[in-house]
Parts: sequence; structure tokens; C-alpha cells
Amino acid sequence: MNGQRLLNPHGDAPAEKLPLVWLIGGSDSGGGAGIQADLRTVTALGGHGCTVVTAITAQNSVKLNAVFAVTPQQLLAQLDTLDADLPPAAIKIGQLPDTSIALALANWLAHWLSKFRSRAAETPPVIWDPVIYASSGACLSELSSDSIRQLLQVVDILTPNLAELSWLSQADSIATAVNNEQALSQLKVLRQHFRGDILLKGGHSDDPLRCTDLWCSGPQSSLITAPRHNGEHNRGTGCTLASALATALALGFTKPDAVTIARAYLQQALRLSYPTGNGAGSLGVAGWPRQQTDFPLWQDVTAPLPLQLKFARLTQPIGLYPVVDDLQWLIRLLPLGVQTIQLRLKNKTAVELERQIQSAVELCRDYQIQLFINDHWQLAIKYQAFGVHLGQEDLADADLTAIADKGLRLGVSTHGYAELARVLPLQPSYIALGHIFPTNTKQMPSKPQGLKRLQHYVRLCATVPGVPTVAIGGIDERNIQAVVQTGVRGVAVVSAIVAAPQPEKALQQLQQYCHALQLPPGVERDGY
Ligand SMILES: Cc1ncc(COP(=O)(O)OP(=O)(O)O)c(N)n1
Ligand SMILES: Cc1nc(C(=O)O)sc1CCOP(=O)(O)O
Repeated sequence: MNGQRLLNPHGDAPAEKLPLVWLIGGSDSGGGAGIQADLRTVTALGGHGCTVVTAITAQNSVKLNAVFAVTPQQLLAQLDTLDADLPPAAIKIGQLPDTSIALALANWLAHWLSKFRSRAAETPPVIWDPVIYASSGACLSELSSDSIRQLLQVVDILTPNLAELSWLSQADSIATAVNNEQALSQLKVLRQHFRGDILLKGGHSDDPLRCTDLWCSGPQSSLITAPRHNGEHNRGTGCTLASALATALALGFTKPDAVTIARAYLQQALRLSYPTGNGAGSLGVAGWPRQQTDFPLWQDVTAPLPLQLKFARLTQPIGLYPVVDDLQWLIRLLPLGVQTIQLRLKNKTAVELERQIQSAVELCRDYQIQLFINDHWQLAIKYQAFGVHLGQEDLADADLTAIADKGLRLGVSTHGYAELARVLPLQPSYIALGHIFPTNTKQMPSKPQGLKRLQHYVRLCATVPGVPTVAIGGIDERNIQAVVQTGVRGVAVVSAIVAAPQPEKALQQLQQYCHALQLPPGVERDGY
């Protein structure tokens, strides 16, 4: 089973226990879509697929000749059998050929999920890709509105395309883009019956250059954009996206991260697509997506980031990067040879903030140290600090144009794939990757990333020249060597220095592990 380790660098589970993904849908005899595409995707991303066949279709790359629905009894026998031994970490539903199958599935899932709720256990996410048409145009699903409503009660994430949105919302026309008035009003109707999240796919929109999807989760909506792939071999794109999403959720990624991974996996699969028969061919199969160019751009609908800005680059390697909460720490630590430091002032009065930031800038200028001011970008600009460090939420409020125009560097926090997909195209002066290990310094809403994910993020960022990475969160003397080995260019620490019995000594010991972060002469031309 070691091969699985190679396929999935993210799996925290031991290789012998891959997360199970139930794939409920139709068989495509041509192998391009349906259960066949789902199984390839789950395997490629490091899960194990279990199948519940809802229909047998007779298809090739050109034509759908027949659909034979299974009976409700056959469906339930598969579900009960899997339930007895192979509990899923996520469930993906695809083709449901008729109302009797949709109702049988909705009832079975409602009963099954209620058992989790009665023992206050987390339910596995259920994703429904509501396929109605094959790419040939043939109808795959004839469902009553009542069965659709019942099914929507047990679904967490719905992945319709524009035609399926129109079908689900009983509209009489199909929207031409995911974020126009028509699509938004259809989404509003759908949301009256569906409380979960929606990934509205824009593959059939009228934009010839880009493919933009809309991710609607609670009150927030984000646009996920990738260059349009214009190749003809595109069978099973919807199935592949939804089963990649289910697998990433089964592996423990958050929903936004899972959506980002799924979209990147699909882009990679389209790039590697190949002909099969005389019609549209199949999507290519490769492992975990690694190329930055396969990753989509993630933008908040209400506050897109200004991607045309150019932020100044760092002038020295980052190295060991102390993050401290008072000017006094700078006075103690600067003589010890740090190259980069952050002043992260919390709960200070306005007068004290201004005094400390002004003094810190002057002090760091004398020592020629890269000083980043956390959050207080106006004061950082006023006193011409070397740079500003901002969190994801701060990015929407800060005047990024002023930061770039005044020549300040910008460091940005990230906590996973979706945040990286949002800020990598901004090309900040560095990207922080957190939190790697459990930390007591700050209450984190997310789970620790661990070293495997860190390694993957570092490789992804390395494909964008001039944007070095910094690891942060729970890093200390016991784990810093492993962090440095992932290829990060900086290691940010708070408590390992400021809570140490002898902070100066702790800093010097940590610095010894960071020699590898000093780049050889000449490399700095590409950015630190
Ligand atoms: C190097 C580095 N990485 C991450 C953070 C966290 O910044 P932010 O998300 O703005 O949160 P607060 O620091 O304001 O709690 C950081 N400060 N430095
Ligand atoms: C301030 C901060 N930001 C984080 C992030 O992941 O964005 S983790 C973190 C705390 C880092 O402190 P320590 O080194 O004591 O664990």
C-alpha cells in the first residue's frame, strides 16, 4: 500500500486505512463519466471508493443508447451491505435515473443520518451532483419535484451546472453566467428548499476565456476562476469535480479547501485529457494537483483583491522570524542578529501604538532589519516601516494600493488551499503558512496543518517566483528542523522565544537550525 503514500501526500491516516468515499450513481459503459470516472478520481486523490450503482447506461463516446435503472431493492441492498462494514467518510451522489430510486435513497439516507444525530456524532458530508443530461445531451434523470425536495433535505453540498440550476429551481430559461441576475434569482429560489452549500459550475457559461464557478456558503459567495480548457475531450467533468470534492472532504480538508483542491484536480485532468472513440474523450488521471497553474483564482464576490498591484520584495532572507508583542522585545533581540522581526501589538492605546511603531521603525532602520508591523498598516505607512503583515480578513479593509505605492512590503497569513488560491495571484512579499502545530498563543479556528500539508504548500508557492514562504504556529526547538526541511524560507515563532526561560538563548539556539534558510549569493535576485 506504499503507493498510496506517493499518491496522497496529505493523508494523515495510516496508508492501510484510506478514507472511504461512497459513490452512488450510474455506470458509464464508455468509462468516461459516472461511477468509472468517480472511482478513478477517488483513487488518484488517495481515497478508497465504494460503489452503489443506480443505473446501467449503454454509452460510448458518441451516444447514449440505453439507461437501465436498478430497482429500489437492488439499491437498498448495496447501501445496507456497505453500511454493515464500510462506513463512509463522505458520500457522492450522481445519476439518479428515476423518482423511485431518488425517493428510496432520500429515505434511506434520512434514516441513516438521523442515527448519527441521535448520538451527537458528526455526519459524513453528502455531495449531490444532480446530473440530468449526459454530455451527448441525452436525459439521464427523470425526477418528481417531491423526490428532489426530499433528497435536498439530506444533501450538504450541491454541484449543479447552469442547466441543472434552472431545472432544480423550475425556471424556464438557463442563465448564461454564474453571477448574473438570472443565476442569482434562480439560486434564491433553490435556497428556499435547500439549506446546504452550492457550488454552481460555470463550464457552460458564455465566457470563451475563463470558466468561473460560484461557491455559495451561508451568507458568503466566492468566485472561483480558471482559464477555460477548450479541448474536446471532456467527458465526466462534473462527476470528476464532485468526486474530487468528496474525497478532499473525506481526507479532512475544510469545504473551501476541498472545493479548491477539486477545481485544481479537474483542471489538471482536463489538461491531461485524451481521445477514446470518435466523440469526446476522457479526462486524464494524475495524483494530487501540484502545479500552481492548475489552481483557480479565489475571489470574494463583494471584495475582490486588486491583483494588478506590485509589492516591493524582501531585501534579505527571512530566516528565524520572531513575532513579538512589545517594543522592549525588539530592544532585547535585535542585537542578536535577526534579519526579520514582527511587531504584533494587541490591546495598546492609540498613543502607545504610535509611540512603539515609530520607535520600532527607527530602531530597525539602524540595524537594517526587515520590520513588519502587524495589522496597523496606516501607522506602518506613516512611519515608513519595511512592511506590513495582514491576515485574510484584514486584506479587505486595508488600502493595499497605498501599501504597494508607498513601497512597503506585504506579508499575508494563509491557512490552506482556498486562502492560497486567493492571495498567491496577489504576489505579496511573503506568504505565511499556518498554523503548522497546535499553538497556545492564539485561538485558531482551523486545525493544525502538519508537516505534509506544509510541504505541499511550500512546493505550490515555489512555482510563483519571488514569493517566499514562512511557517508559523507551534514551532519550537523540537520540530524546527523538520519545518526547515520542507523548504520554507522563514520560520516565525512567538512563544518558543518570548515564553522561554532565557529568551536570548532560545533565539540563538533556534537560529542555529535556520542556517539552511540563508540563500547562497545570487539567489536573492529571484526574491527571498
Ligand atoms: C508571520 C505571521 N504569520 C501569521 C500571522 C497571523 O496574522 P493575522 O492572521 O493577522 O492574525 P493576528 O496576528 O493579527 O492575530 C502573523 N502575525 N505573522
Ligand atoms: C499569531 C499566529 N498566527 C498564526 C497563524 O497560523 O496565522 S499561528 C500564531 C501563533 C504563533 O505562536 P507560537 O509560535 O507561540 O505558536
